[in-house]
Amino acid sequence: MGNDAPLYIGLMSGTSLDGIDAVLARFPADAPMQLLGHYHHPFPAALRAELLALNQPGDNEIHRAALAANGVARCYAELVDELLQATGRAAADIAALGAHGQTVRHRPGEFDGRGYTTQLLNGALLAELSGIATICDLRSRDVAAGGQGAPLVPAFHRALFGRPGLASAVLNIGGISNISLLNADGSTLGHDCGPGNCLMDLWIAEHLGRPFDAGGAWAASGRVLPELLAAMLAEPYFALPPPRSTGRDLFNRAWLQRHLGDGRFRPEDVQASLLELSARSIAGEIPAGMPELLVCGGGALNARLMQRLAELLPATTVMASDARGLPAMQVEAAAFAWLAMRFRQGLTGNLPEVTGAAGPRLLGALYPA
Ligand SMILES: Nc1ncnc2c1ncn2[C@@H]1O[C@H](COP(=O)(O)OP(=O)(O)OP(=O)(O)O)[C@@H](O)[C@H]1O
Ligand SMILES: CC(=O)N[C@H]1[C@@H]2OC[C@@H](O2)[C@@H](O)[C@@H]1O[C@H](C)C(=O)O
Repeated sequence: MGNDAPLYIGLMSGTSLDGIDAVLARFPADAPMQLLGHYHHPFPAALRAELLALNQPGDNEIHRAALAANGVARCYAELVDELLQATGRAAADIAALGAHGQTVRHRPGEFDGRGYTTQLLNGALLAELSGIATICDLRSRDVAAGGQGAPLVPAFHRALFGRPGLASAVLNIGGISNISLLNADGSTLGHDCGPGNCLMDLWIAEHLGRPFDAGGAWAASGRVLPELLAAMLAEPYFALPPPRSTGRDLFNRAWLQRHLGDGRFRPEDVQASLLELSARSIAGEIPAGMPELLVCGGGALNARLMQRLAELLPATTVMASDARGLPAMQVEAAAFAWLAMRFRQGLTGNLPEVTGAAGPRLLGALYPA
């Protein structure tokens, strides 16, 4: 059933900067989503370093950002090519692709009251290289309507995981963590909780030269530092009412340094404290009595973090989204395939009650094939 529904590609490279995920999917009107392929590629080291650098103010930014956006488009196009080859499809078979780009600044509502959010990607170049209609810049319209432009996945989580009359929560733990609350009455809420993996990633890279703390094993070898944890949890962002969203603009090395001061801590104890910060800033956002928490994003593979979430939420069943048929590392890319489908069908993509936008909006800008 639904095998003649149009095919969409979703492309996501998130704030952890671990690389790009691509999925091929279709969304039949009368059947569940079908996932037909998934590919992941890390960014080339030089491009990754430049994208990371562009998260902070620096020299000659316009020129550097334009070239980085070209680089992101080339990487996306290569991944699309591999995905098509692996699944035996041609560009002409694909209705559209939804491409997120790389967030380097996220300042909605600031400065002039509207602010901006910037995802680097040369959409025109991606359309040119892939030969596929490219829908990108998926956050700006929501920001223009007074919203946060993020998180966008709650609408997709509702469509995918929502069950009539049953409440559940869906948690993405990427660089940043964000929660979707699928309420029993059919309403959907959501916001960014705070740092997911981004602080743990930078700390272990600095001390052990590894890109991430596999399974949270290094964190598990340390002891939580109560004063450091309390100071970090006092961050005003955690007390803001929704709508709220954040990014590396706030949770970065400088933020961590402000809390570390000149304290001489064992690095593994800092890592344990950062993991606890992620766990508590998430657990505090789950309403009492929530029966189920489905976890996606790379944090679902952090066994120590998953264990702490389960301990902090004893009344809630905490499990990776794989248990509901969608592998944790594919959910976000699938969301951007879904957003491309929504755009193509002339349907709105945002939830104003999540982002704070003035109303539902068609999200994205189209570069035709
Ligand atoms: N085996 C593992 N153990 C622990 N952590 C892991 C593991 N595998 C991946 N991760 C973490 O997951 C991160 C990648 O997650 P993901 O791809 O969901 O993030 P993202 O999409 O880039 O971020 P965001 O959702 O904020 O945009 C890695 O940087 C790492 O911290
Ligand atoms: C501005 C931006 O890129 N935000 C990301 C980031 O990564 C996680 C969290 O912060 C979330 O708000 C969002 O991504 C997901 C896909 C979203 O929009 O729902």
